[in-house]
Amino acid sequence: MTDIAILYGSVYGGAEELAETSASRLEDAGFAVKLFSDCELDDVLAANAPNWLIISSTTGSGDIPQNIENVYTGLRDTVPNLSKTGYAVICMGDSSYRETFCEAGKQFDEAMYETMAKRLVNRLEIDACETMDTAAASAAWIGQLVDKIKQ
Ligand SMILES: Cc1cc2nc3c(=O)[nH]c(=O)nc-3n(C[C@H](O)[C@H](O)[C@H](O)COP(=O)(O)O)c2cc1C
Repeated sequence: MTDIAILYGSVYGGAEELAETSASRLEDAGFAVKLFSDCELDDVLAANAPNWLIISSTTGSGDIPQNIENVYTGLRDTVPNLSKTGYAVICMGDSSYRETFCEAGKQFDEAMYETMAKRLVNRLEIDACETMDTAAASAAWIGQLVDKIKQ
């Protein structure tokens, strides 16, 4: 039984590292966690996790990283009914990209919202221009997520 599916999209490893750090924190809080990347939407659905945490960087000009692209495309193409699923999104980006800042995470947030999944906490946007310490930048937010899932 998986409590939280963590899906990550990463090009240079930053989002992957944050996914692993977040997994440890969530496990410490008592949750069973499973990490997903380089997979299909069906692989995530098969885990039947009641909560999804999506952590994605943005690449190209507002593009989704390749290792999470199939999940994103699956969501957009099939729009599964996830009304019993809670979700939260961490976007990693760089504000010097201005109009495509954190676009991949924003697109995921929108795609999940369209599946009728319940947003557990508002999207967190981490700007590489401001900090490289993503664990510190997300610590309070992860705390809110833990509280919300435990409610
Ligand atoms: C080639 C390239 C393109 C990028 N494009 C964007 C972008 O369009 N929007 C954005 O917010 N950040 C963009 N970024 C910044 C990354 O999303 C950011 O540095 C992130 O922390 C990288 O995470 P990763 O190590 O998991 O790939 C880009 C970075 C690179 C190297």
